[in-house]
Amino acid sequence: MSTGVLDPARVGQGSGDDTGPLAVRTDGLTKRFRSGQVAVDDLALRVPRGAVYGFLGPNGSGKTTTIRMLLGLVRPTGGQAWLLDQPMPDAGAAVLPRVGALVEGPAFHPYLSGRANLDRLAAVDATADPRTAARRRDEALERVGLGAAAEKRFRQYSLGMKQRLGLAAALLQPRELLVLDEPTNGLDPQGTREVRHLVRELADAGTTVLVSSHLLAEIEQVCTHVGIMSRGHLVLQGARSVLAERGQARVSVTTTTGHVGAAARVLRGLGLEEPVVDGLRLDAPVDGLAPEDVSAALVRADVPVVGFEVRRPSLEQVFVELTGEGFDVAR
Ligand SMILES: Nc1ncnc2c1ncn2[C@@H]1O[C@H](COP(=O)(O)OP(=O)(O)OP(=O)(O)O)[C@@H](O)[C@H]1O
Repeated sequence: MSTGVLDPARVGQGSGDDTGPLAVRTDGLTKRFRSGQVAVDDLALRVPRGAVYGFLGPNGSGKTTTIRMLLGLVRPTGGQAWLLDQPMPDAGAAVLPRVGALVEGPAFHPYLSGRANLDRLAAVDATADPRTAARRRDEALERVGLGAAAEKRFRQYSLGMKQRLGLAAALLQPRELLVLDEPTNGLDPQGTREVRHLVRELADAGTTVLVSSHLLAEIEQVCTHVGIMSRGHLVLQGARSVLAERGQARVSVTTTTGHVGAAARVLRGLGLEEPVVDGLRLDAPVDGLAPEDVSAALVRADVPVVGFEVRRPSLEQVFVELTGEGFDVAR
């Protein structure tokens, strides 16, 4: 069915760099709220089929608004979104049954048990016979670790248990795409590990997963791709390795008295940024050079090297640098 340039699943962002089919694509997706606030600005998401896409960003950076637009829960004020090649929200009725979603929990009934709540949701979907639906419901409850608490009333569930029930609801049917907004919210470390495990399992079975989080460390290990939001903008997107590549390594050289000037000349001669000098130690970004080329150049210039260290920023440091956020929320 690909006719070339207009196939939204295949066209890259003008550069032709997206080759495979996409599960989620947006072009220029924008949401300006009535208050005038632009929560999402000109977003070009590219979620390849089969990916686990970590949608990362601090609180208030626009992840939930984006996800709500993807699912047709909020109308964009600009741009376009496609889910599984179908335009949203126009094709919602056809495509949403193929998409499982966890967005601020579906409306659960407080006086019904977890199991009875899932029955209500399955009845709305009504795509499976009752026996299959009951089996899927119990499997979903087991998968999220609620098997033992299935008969407990929803109002007695802890926040983590509520979140797990939301996940179970997203798993009631086999899905091609799962969109999970902060699925680890309210979960303890063990619950967070279980969610990661579940995401990995679903991905192994071929489901594309888009999972948002404000904590890189929570989902970084399971992602094949990342998209990083900051103040409504997508500041970085691509295979997970782009994050590591973005962090610039620095080299730190310690020499002996009388050789600091010569060491600095060698580093400058290699085209490195002006080194920061602290006593006998010089520090500079390695800028694409192999660290061994730096040490070899120092040796060739007869600079005595008593310390040589290459430091790469952690992914967390890169993330914080990209989003420019500390602990505070964006707005
Ligand atoms: N209905 C609304 N009306 C006005 N502003 C809104 C509305 N919903 C969200 N916003 C604002 O849009 C911005 C983005 O919010 P959003 O919930 O999309 O961020 P987020 O990245 O999902 O954050 P969090 O992790 O805290 O949920 C925030 O500044 C928020 O206050």
